[in-house]
Amino acid sequence: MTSLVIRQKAALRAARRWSSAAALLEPGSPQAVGSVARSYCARMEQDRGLLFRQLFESVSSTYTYLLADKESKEAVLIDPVLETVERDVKLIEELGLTLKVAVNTHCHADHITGTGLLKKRVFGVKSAISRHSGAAADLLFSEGDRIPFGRYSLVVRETPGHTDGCVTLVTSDQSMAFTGDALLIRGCGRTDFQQGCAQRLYDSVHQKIFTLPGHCLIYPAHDYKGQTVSTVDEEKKFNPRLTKSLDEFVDIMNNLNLPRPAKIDVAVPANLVCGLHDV
Ligand SMILES: N[C@@H](CCC(=O)N[C@@H](CSS)C(=O)NCC(=O)O)C(=O)O
Repeated sequence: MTSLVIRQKAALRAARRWSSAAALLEPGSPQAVGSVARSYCARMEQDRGLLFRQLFESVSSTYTYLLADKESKEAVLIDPVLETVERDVKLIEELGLTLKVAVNTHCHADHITGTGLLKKRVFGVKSAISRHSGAAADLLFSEGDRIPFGRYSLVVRETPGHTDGCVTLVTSDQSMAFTGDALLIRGCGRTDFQQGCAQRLYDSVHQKIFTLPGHCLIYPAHDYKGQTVSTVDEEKKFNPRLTKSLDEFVDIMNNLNLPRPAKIDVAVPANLVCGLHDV
């Protein structure tokens, strides 16, 4: 009898914890920001109504991200690649989604964006990029702007340094951050071409990404080693470049000696008219 009462009390406590966490995570709820239940809120959000897919293009090692509101079916696509547009369109159609916006986290130098072809393939889709990128698009955003899709939205944080127009897109509950080439898993974007500036990148990551909650999931635009996801806490502890002092970071970045991206001369001009170039 006593053990039954103990079990009932434990179940009641668990139910209370669950319902208060769930209440904090209501889509659009202001309390979602600062929630104590953040360590599993990304997974819970997905169970409760956020559809999320991480897609990979193997030639440029680029990740494209599809996010959608399962209820309204409105979707956004982050960093689509020209060569994988048909894959993305097929998935969007199969899932019955309405693609509202195709966003670039910056003007890419290594591949041609898929936004131009997507605008031709999917009726009504708008291209979007930072107004500091120098690129043309239907929507030009800046710090603090929101990209809504159904009950959800992505909030723009400007994170220049790899290029002037680099942004990190953060879900409104701050459980997921799409960092483009600003922060890669255990790395970061190079700073030796376009408007690259190591000091600016260091400040961007420390001020705009490392200030997010520790368990915020980091989803970069590229990975060259098969890594798929990290967290703010992990990168603050283990990123071999960004855990260093500013001077050490600048020295590392000035001595990467990476080869030029093979497609840079074609990709940058095409991406500067993102969403409009002939493909
Ligand atoms: N080999 C690739 C280009 C690889 C590269 O330079 N990646 C960029 C992001 S795409 S511009 C980068 O910043 N890398 C950082 C690093 O530390 O690797 C090609 O030819 O396209």
